[in-house]
Amino acid sequence: MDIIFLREVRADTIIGVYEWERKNPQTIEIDLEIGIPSEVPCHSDNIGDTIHYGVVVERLRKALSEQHFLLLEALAEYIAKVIREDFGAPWVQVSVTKLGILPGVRRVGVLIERGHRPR
Ligand SMILES: Nc1nc2c(c(=O)[nH]1)N=C([C@H](O)[C@@H](O)CO)CN2
Repeated sequence: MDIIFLREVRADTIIGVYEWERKNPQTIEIDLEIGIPSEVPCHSDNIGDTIHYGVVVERLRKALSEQHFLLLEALAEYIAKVIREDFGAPWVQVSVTKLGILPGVRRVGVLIERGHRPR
């Protein structure tokens, strides 16, 4: 299976279990690996045959400005659902990272995989 990847996509969203985290959006980083449904775009050279990664970023930034979660796990699950259901990806890996939220820890986050990854 061919994969589109996006690294260190920054997005602003309200996320966290503590009251102080629920007052203002924080910037998170998202890494994505998105399975492409077919090899057609490699031969057709046509953007209409693949998943437009710019559209993915726009869609996620808009959604995360409107949808708020307590846990990174729930946020990652939501992103995976959008990528699979709205963009038709058979498989996705989603990593969501908070930056500098814990003293002495640069990055904390969650990594999930959803769907089937054909060989
Ligand atoms: N497994 C998780 N642990 C924690 C989360 C989370 O989303 N998943 N979140 C928090 C707080 O919101 C944290 O960001 C502030 O310290 C704590 N643990």
